[in-house]
Amino acid sequence: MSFMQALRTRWHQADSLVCVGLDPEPAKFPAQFAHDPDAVFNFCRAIVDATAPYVCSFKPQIAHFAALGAEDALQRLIAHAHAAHPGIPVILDSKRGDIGSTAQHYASEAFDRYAADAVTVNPYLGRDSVQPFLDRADRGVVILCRTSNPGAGDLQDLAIDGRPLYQHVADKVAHEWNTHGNCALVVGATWPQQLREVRMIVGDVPFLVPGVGAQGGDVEAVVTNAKTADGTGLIVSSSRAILYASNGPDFAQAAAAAAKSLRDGINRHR
Ligand SMILES: O=c1ccn([C@@H]2O[C@H](COP(=O)(O)O)[C@@H](O)[C@H]2O)c(=O)[nH]1
Repeated sequence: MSFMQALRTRWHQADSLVCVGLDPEPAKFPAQFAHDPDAVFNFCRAIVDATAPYVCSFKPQIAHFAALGAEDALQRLIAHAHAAHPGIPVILDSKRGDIGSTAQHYASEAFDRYAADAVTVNPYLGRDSVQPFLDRADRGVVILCRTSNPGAGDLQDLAIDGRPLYQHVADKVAHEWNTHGNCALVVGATWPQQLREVRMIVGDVPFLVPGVGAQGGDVEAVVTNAKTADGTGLIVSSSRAILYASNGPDFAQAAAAAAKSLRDGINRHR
């Protein structure tokens, strides 16, 4: 099943638009992992298993693994998610972008090495840099559009032909690059007005929406501004607020409760 089919199926079957972000930070792990040589994998696996009933996807962030030399844990974690929770797509957040000949290797890294169902990509180098990802029609290509961070507007808001750059990205992705129907866009939860503007431009193209939880984005504003007509279209991602809801022995249950609470909060406004 393609990423887009799996996502749509999961939205409906789990009645959830929640994505749990997997951003391991060992200093925040509960004490029980202090002497565990495989702590990154074991912590993340417990989170995946506890939160699976409440999510439409998982989103491991590659830097959190690579900085620890834990690429092997990332590979095993994605394999575990697929085996234990079939039908829940995994989005590798790696924000890759390079010339085409190198981008081919980044696409292979995400889809062949890690077996991710989708990957985040930086569009700054232009279409040929994204093409190796777009060509994998069964996998999702989640392209940065208007990011959630405070400095997002420094470049993304620069006006070109009377429109901010992020609107050009949205337009190009939706109307030129999405020939296989496998594109999605990153639009931060911290920018409700931009969420609405991008939705107006791109129709039903899905949004990956980071920025609720630790970054303070407003769930109601996200849903009302960015949902599609059928009340879906969103992958609302939260990492720290779920992963570190408790640092006690109940960490997995606390994460599950936080994921369920986010799901229910979103669904109240769909
Ligand atoms: O615009 C963006 C794009 C990606 N991210 C990533 O999402 C998570 C957010 O973590 P929280 O703990 O929920 O704040 C993190 O992995 C970022 O790299 C983003 O925040 N904004």
